[in-house]
Amino acid sequence: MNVTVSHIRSALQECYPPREAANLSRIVCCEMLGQSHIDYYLGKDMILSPKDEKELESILSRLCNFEPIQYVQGTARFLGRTFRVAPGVLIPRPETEELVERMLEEVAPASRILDIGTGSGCIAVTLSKELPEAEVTAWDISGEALAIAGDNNHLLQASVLFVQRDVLTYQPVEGECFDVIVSNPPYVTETEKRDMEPNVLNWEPSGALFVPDSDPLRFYRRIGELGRSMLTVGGRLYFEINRAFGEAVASMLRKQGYTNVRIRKDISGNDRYVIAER
Ligand SMILES: C[S@@+](CC[C@H](N)C(=O)[O-])C[C@H]1O[C@@H](n2cnc3c(N)ncnc32)[C@H](O)[C@@H]1O
Repeated sequence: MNVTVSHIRSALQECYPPREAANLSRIVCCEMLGQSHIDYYLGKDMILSPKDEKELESILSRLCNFEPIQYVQGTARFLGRTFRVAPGVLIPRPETEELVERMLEEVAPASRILDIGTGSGCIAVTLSKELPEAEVTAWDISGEALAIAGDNNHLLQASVLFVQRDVLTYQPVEGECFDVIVSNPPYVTETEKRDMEPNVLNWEPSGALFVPDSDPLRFYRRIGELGRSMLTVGGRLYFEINRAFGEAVASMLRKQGYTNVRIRKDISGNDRYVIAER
């Protein structure tokens, strides 16, 4: 069957604004169906086998159901590497890439690092690859996330140790010690849910995203407490945060006894990271 780029684009325009439809149709044609960029921009027909035709139908129907393109592709890019993703795991975000870039400038190469709420493993696996002398451990409560993170660890030949653990109830054992704890925990409040796009709300795991309005800092507080016993003196916490709670997280950490507490902005100018020292 012959399929034109404009057929794909107009199918997507029924569900997305023109710019997004154009972007998605380029990904579908060039990255998923193998059309060359030149042929795509010339608007050339593709000749699809019956199998590819079925595949295209399924891709378009999933996209028109607002499934994120990364789930449809099964992959997401993070700091130059391709990570496996699936609906049980959060799609890595550019803000988190910025956090890891910052860590790579500041963290000593042979550090013992703990990533709490690892999801796809994007933070832990990147740190393990970029700091090969580091010992990287990663926790998540979700078995589904850990299975995908484990696949990424294997596919990208990293050496992260993954452990299924609920950070909210975990009691550390004596001698459990890290130089750095990093976390991008759930931080979207229930109220903020209302403003979220359907591709996030209906597809990404709610356990990776939401915290109750009554206790939006619950993960930061618990990780701060754990850090007081699990971090070496001078060890650091690196948090990605909800932009509304920079001051609240920083002042909570100061009360917990942390020093040199800094709020840092992301590339869009929002308070997005809090860094602190034990
Ligand atoms: C915002 S996602 C971050 C995923 C990944 N680190 C990233 O930056 O893309 C938060 C992660 O925390 C995990 N999580 C939620 N509650 C948890 C808990 N009580 N203990 C450990 N992990 C938890 C979720 O399963 C999810 O993978």
